[in-house]
Amino acid sequence: MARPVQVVVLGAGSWGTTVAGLAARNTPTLLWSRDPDTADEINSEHRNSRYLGDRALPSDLRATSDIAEAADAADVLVVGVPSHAVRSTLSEISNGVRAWVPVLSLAKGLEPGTRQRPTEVIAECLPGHPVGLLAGPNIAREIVDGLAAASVVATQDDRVATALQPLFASPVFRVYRNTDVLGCELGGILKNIVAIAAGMADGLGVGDNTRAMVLARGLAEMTRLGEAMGANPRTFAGLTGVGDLIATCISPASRNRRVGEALARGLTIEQTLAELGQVAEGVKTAPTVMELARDYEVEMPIAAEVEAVVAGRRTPAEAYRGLRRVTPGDEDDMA
Ligand SMILES: NC(=O)C1=CN([C@@H]2O[C@H](COP(=O)(O)OP(=O)(O)OC[C@H]3O[C@@H](n4cnc5c(N)ncnc54)[C@H](O)[C@@H]3O)[C@@H](O)[C@H]2O)C=CC1
Ligand SMILES: O=C(CO)COP(=O)(O)O
Repeated sequence: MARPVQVVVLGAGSWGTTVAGLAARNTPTLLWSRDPDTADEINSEHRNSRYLGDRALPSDLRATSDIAEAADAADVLVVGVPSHAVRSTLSEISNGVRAWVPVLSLAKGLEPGTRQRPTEVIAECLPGHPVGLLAGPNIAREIVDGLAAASVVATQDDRVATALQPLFASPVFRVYRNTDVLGCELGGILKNIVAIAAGMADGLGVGDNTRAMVLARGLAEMTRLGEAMGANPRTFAGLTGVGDLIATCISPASRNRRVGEALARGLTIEQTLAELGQVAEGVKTAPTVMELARDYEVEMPIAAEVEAVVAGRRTPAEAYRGLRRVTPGDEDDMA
């Protein structure tokens, strides 16, 4: 009888731990944590209190702080560290992953400096491996709590996604497939910036109409940049685009949205990130996205205001006044 597929997840933050928990219900799963105490807690108490409080994890989910052991065990590798840490993490194991092992990214940010998407960084660090991503409207805590959700495995070769789908799926976690890796990845990356704008709006006490405007025009910006970079614009109407945008902009648990709210309360970006204690990818991604917007000659007024606030050049109130100065054009002008 064939041995079951061994999934290995790198990164035991809220999302890496959650995805490892999903996989562990289907197949043997090993979670790598750089913090040995977190690995011990997952093995002995079946929880990750730093990131997921008292929520129970599957008792057969195993954790290790030995990254070489994790790499060696992988039939499928899932990269769950934040975007800025993907390269350094994979550089520790570049010779330790067996050939052809598929690699899935969970990260929703761009690498500072190179402007590369996580799947591009992975392809450089682990050449020859099929690379894709798992993304969608997936607030980690809700999924650990067993609330229904859906996600997308995106790989260029649909056969790879078809093989990976059942490893993560459950009756309450629907996993779709998509071959537009660029569009799916950009959706998850770009919505974080709009979520900071949505959080600022809530912190400033704007009305629901303004909130809706930020989401709708934010989606137009995401789609414009995505299409200019070569993505299928229809992808932005799906789970990884508008789906993830809605979840992140409305959920009180979203870290990016919480960053916006804290900035609107008058905190500096340093105070905000210290208070948060977790990653909010939109903060580092905003300046990189504005570089891309300039290169591709795409207008992104909401992202521009968010970048200015995060960089300390404008207050949230000034940013919202700035948005009112943008002359409205043709609403359908996505390209
Ligand atoms: N939390 C969520 O609901 C979701 C998060 N994501 C994405 O998943 C990625 C990871 O996010 P979370 O797990 O939420 O972050 P987190 O802040 O909860 O945890 C980050 C994890 O990465 C580790 N880490 C940080 N810097 C590192 C480094 N330099 N080297 C090695 N490990 C390092 C931390 O120790 C921690 O285990 C992000 O790109 C995020 O946008 C995607 C979907 C949902
Ligand atoms: O990507 C997410 C939900 O799909 C999580 O968003 P935050 O990183 O803002 O918490």
